[in-house]
Amino acid sequence: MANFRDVVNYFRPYWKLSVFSIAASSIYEIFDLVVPYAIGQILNILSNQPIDRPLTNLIAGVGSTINYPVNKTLSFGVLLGLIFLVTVVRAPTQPWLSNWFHWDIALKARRDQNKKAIEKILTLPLEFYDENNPGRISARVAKGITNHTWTYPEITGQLIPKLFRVLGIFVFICLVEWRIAVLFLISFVVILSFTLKKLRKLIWHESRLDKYAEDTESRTSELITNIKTVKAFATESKELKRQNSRLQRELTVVEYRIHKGYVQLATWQRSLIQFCVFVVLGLTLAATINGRITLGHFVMTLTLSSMAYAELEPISILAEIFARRYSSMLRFHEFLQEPSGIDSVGILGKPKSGEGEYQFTGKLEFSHVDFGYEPDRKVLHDINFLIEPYQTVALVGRSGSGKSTLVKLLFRYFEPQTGQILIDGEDIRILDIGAYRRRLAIVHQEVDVFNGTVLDNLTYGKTEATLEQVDEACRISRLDEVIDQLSDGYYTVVGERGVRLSGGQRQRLGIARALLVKPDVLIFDEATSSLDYESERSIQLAMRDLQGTCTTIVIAHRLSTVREADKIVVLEQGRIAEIGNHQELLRHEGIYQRLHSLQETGELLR
Ligand SMILES: Nc1ncnc2c1ncn2[C@@H]1O[C@H](COP(=O)(O)OP(=O)(O)OP(=O)(O)O)[C@@H](O)[C@H]1O
Repeated sequence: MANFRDVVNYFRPYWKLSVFSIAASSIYEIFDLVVPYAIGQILNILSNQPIDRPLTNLIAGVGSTINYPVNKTLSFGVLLGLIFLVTVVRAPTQPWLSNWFHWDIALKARRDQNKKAIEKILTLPLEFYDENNPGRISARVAKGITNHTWTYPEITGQLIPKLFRVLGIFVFICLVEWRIAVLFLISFVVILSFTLKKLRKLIWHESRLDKYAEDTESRTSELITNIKTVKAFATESKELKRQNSRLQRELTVVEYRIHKGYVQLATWQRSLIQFCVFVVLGLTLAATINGRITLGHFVMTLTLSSMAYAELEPISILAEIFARRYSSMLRFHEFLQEPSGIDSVGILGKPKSGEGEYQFTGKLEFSHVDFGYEPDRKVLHDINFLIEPYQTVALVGRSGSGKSTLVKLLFRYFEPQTGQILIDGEDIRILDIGAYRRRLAIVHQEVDVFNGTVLDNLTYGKTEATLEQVDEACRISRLDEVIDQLSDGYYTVVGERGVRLSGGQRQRLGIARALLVKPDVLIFDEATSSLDYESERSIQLAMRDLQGTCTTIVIAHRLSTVREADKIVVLEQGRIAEIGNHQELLRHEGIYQRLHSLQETGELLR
């Protein structure tokens, strides 16, 4: 669980600068108090009353330094000089010594934390993305970082210095009449703690609101992603109604719990403040009439205490703003505290050219592998099979039999609960994960296309590829025919802001992209499913070309794709049911033979 300490630690790398800028801002706030104090003393001189001893000493010191007699003129001169110093002279330095640094720290921390968030996004385990959609994640990160960025200058540049100002006022009043000072302090603490108590409850409602808002944003983002399904099923009005009721729920919390709470708080606060100002006025007047304080001190005390009470409102507004943002800040830290995937160690390391990179023959062995996404529900049971270097092995079986899970284990997205996976005789768990994964390549059924040119997408895994290598990969994957038809060839922009590629075209792009990295193990996960028969046939021919250059694993429902494989592994409910080549399995007259005859008669496997 994230807490206040995490919010403070967000700015920790800049703590020295932070202490300096808070101190500078606080000193400037205290400088402001010199003005009413000096005016009070001027009033005393004008009404022939004594001035304070420290000031008398200061005036005498100045007189002897400049060799000038101590009189009213010198006293006015010193007091005006003081006022000039703390107002006119300080004015040009204040924005730099305080404001600049607050924003400097906030913006640098924003950069650092954005980097941390991106690192987290890159290293979170895949199951996190199964449970949280992109809208929810990006809203949480963006809101959390924005709120930290705005809050920092407000707290360090305003709230804390204002509290110091109040402390300074207390000291000044204490020097004049301690009884008034004590009353002032008690009333101040009472109002402030009352405010904080109320705010605590409001923070709870704010966090509820944040969760509701996340749900709404997450659904909106899903609607954008799945808009085709929404339109096809004509569920627009149903979706609108559902979102409307979510928005109504948010409004109820924000209006009747949060906003009303803040208005009630302001009502109480204002009444208490006015009452306290009135009491201080009465007490100060009584002290002046009784001759305990001078006229100058009367004016100064009233001015200072009004200044302090006037600060209560901005202080509580700042505290209120902080409260409104606090829960989203905590939710950002909770996101950062999500455990990274087992694969996170070393994954962000920069690939060094050649050094530390692997080269495998591609011999793979699954040895007694058991695995379940949940501890008590196994989806793979005692998987044992060997793939010799450069062999083509097909994984077939009904939907949900565990084919993709096997591949996820091979990529180390997850780890087997028992057993091991070996490559060239070495347990893949002891290998450097980044270097290991760079020797594998996979073509998924849904190929991701990044916003950029075709060439950017092709060379995603190997940016240094030569044009000849790119040409070769496109020729094998039959992407060259597609590129010939594009207006700017390799330089055509595709993806979000460019040309849309069809499913089959994307698959060819995915195949070319995988071929370019010249992997030791190449995996096709339903990679030809979007292709027409002719294209599929040409890819099969391409696969045949690849035979003998790398180990290939093919997951396919269409058995026509796998009949040429050296070995076919048939999975049934997470267990290996049969292993053999096409002819052997047909002769065996088991599951494969049954699936085969279903497809021969035109029925699909699923
Ligand atoms: N992230 C996950 N969390 C929990 N269970 C999962 C997850 N992914 C898959 N499963 C379960 O694991 C089992 C095997 O799924 P897997 O995706 O490996 O099957 P498959 O043979 O590749 O299926 P298909 O041919 O439909 O792609 C299924 O019962 C599925 O519900």
